[in-house]
Amino acid sequence: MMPYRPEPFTDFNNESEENRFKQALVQVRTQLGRDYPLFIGNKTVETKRRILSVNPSNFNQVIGSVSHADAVLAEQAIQTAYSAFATWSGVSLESRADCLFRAAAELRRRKHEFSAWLMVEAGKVRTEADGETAEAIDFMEYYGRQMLQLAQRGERELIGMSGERNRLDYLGLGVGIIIAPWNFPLAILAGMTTAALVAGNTVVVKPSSLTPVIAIKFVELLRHAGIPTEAVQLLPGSGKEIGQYLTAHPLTRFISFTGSKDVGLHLHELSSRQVSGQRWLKRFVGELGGKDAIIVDRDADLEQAAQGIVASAFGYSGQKCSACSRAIVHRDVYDAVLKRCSELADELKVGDVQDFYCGTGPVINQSAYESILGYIHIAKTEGRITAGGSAAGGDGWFIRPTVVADADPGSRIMQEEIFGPLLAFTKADDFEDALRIANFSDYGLTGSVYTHNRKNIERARDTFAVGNLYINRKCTGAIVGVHPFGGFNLSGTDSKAGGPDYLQLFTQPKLTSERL
Ligand SMILES: NC(=O)c1ccc[n+]([C@@H]2O[C@H](COP(=O)([O-])OP(=O)(O)OC[C@H]3O[C@@H](n4cnc5c(N)ncnc54)[C@H](O)[C@@H]3O)[C@@H](O)[C@H]2O)c1
Ligand SMILES: N[C@@H](CCC=O)C(=O)O
Repeated sequence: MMPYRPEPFTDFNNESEENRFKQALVQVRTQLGRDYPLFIGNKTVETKRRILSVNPSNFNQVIGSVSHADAVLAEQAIQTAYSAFATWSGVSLESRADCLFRAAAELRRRKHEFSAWLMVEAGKVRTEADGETAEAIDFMEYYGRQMLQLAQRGERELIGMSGERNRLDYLGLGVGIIIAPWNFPLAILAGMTTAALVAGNTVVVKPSSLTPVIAIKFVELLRHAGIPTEAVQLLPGSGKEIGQYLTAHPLTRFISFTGSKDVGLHLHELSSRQVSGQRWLKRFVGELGGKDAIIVDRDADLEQAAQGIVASAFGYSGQKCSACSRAIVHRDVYDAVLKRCSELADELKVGDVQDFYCGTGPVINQSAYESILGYIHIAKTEGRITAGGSAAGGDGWFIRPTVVADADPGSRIMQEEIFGPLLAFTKADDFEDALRIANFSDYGLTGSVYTHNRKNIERARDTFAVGNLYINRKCTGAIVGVHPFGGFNLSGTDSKAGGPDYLQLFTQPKLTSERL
């Protein structure tokens, strides 16, 4: 087998690639507004209650109408997954890994189609959508290989003892509940789901109600790739209603959650309570929010730093857990970096992502739009707006990339996760002061440092409290297998998705010692 290599991004300067992408987008447009069922075992279920998925670039356009699960269907799904565990966990891990490789190959063939769905349902510009589709392929190629390696490791790493044969097998746990966010509705959902499956677990997947169509497309693809229908159930529905029901269920063995801090903390607590009929400690793997900072030192390459800050702050309109929302700049270069970032933010064209020249798209829905505009209002009292500062008009949830100068490190815009295109600047007296401000946060997901000072790089490596630290580059865009991803503190359990230790979270190692 070829060693794992990350999927290359599409070169849209290549005319035939560009044309293939356009055809896929036209094709996807012809499918908008359809009805979709949910999946429980080999049944597809249509419900009266519907989730309407709407295009954030055009709130008059329905992407799909999706069946809405309730507690009765959630019970059926978990019972189905529980019954299927014995069979699926007994399938050889080579065959399970093969299912992931087949799914990756199919996704590679259909990558433009999936990216087009991401554009219309999640509001991603083409390059962001293409990057996400590549990441979903990567997760499957990587976890498939990781599972094969984990199996070998069980025997290789034990100390030999004469007269005995010892082996360690990494076994699946049981039924996993996969609760996914809307902002990487393909890659994160694919990564969490396939990691659990390849490790021998069966799953109930609850996608975000804002992006259910892409989840349906992905689960269909998994099933075509050979994952048995009973091993993966898909239950779109309310988080409060069915997400909680599934988390609290006695047959649930683990919860793999990616989403906000508040919901994550709640599910963490719920999963730690034993309920009647429960015979194990539930595992909770939770990747939560961020309030990520970029530090610019006095001797940094200022143009490189400004480009990195703006890309990290406004890529996907700041709707990444890794997005830079705090720029902490040495006082000697503060004015220059602030000015350049404000210019770059103003240059970004905001609009419908189906216009390939648009720099950034909408925010996800009305509630996010109102919340972010509320923060912009607060920003006007907590700092000084130097770019953006308002909605951008149109029939989508468009907000202008907004830069706020002179924010206090303890202010709301410097402490709370806004999850939108709002970047706050604060001045640091020196590098130590910058690190102190950066660490003054409940979160600890990503961070960057722009500096040419070796001592300061080492100091940041020792003391910047983040799971993913980047030097002289942006703080978004982790690549599977290259930059294992996960945060410290209230950013989560630091599970390091796309890293060599991730699959162990979904297995239990069993030692067998045989006297010869
Ligand atoms: N650390 C990471 O790797 C990472 C990656 C992506 C997103 N995020 C974070 O996710 C958040 C954005 O995503 P979101 O808005 O979908 O988050 P969210 O917490 O609102 O929702 C996440 C999922 O949980 C479900 N849910 C909501 N309330 C629930 C409840 N009471 N019980 C059970 N399930 C419930 C939702 O339906 C959704 O499927 C941001 O905070 C972002 O930083 C983190
Ligand atoms: N892994 C992604 C962020 C995922 C969260 O939203 C990145 O590295 O930018």
